[in-house]
Amino acid sequence: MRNDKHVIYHNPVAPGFVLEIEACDPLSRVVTLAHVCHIKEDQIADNIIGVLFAAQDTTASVLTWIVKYLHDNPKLLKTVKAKQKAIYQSNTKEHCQLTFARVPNICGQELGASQTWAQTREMPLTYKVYLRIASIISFIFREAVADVEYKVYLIPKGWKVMPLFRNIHHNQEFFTKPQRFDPSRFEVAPKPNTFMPFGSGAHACPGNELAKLEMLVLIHHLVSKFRWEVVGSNSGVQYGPFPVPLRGLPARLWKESTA
Ligand code: HEM
Repeated sequence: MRNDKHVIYHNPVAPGFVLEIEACDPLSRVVTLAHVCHIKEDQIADNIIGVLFAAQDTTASVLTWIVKYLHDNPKLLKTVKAKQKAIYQSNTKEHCQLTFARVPNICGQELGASQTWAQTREMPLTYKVYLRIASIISFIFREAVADVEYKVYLIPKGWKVMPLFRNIHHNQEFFTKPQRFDPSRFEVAPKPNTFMPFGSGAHACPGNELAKLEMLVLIHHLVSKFRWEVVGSNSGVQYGPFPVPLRGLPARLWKESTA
């Protein structure tokens, strides 16, 4: 849709995402890009929405489930909290000693030192559990580039194939009692190709590591500094298109002492 000044773009796959870009402003980088690269405005809008949709909404949806499941499983929350608080306190202390060695009074205040790379690698948070149970991206498309025989089936060249990750992740042949929230099941690595929250092959998610890092950093700060209570928790799920708890996850947060 276009008016004098703007192109308003609705993405049919993500109806919640509406993007408005300036159409004729010579200073607008977006339009300049379009002129240089001969990309149409709707292609630019599609790319921007694609990244917002692929990167932001996916990660936010998984985080919503993490917050819900941690809240609903106090024993797990306690373990995660203890570990993360220890990391937080040791970092704050170390940061304090290194940075403010000559100003002792400043130590003890919240300095919010960041985690180290090594710490993010060893963080025990079993994000796999949430990625399996939520299966944020339920399916993808692939096209057969040649005739493929699979068991008794022939998939002719050019046909589209739609692997259903949600069904694979919730198949009791691969995950006993698939609906059960059970972090311990990942103590043993899942069979190959039974756990693909980030897809597989040449088009597997390029944001995989970034998404995990973002989630780990957020959870680290959330559990180290806050406690929270979900208001009006329910077990329903809504799809928009990614699954999130029905009617969202309203929660109250309290800042905790980090001492
Ligand atoms: C928890 C968060 C995320 C999940 C669960 C997720 C999941 C996925 C899945 C299942 C695919 C399809 C892979 C395939 O076709 O085999 C995909 C593709 C993609 N993801 Fe992610 N993703 C997440 C976060 C991100 C982030 C943070 C970014 C970018 C910063 C990103 C960028 C992309 C892009 C560009 C593609 C398309 C790749 C292609 O078609 O070649 N994703 N993602």
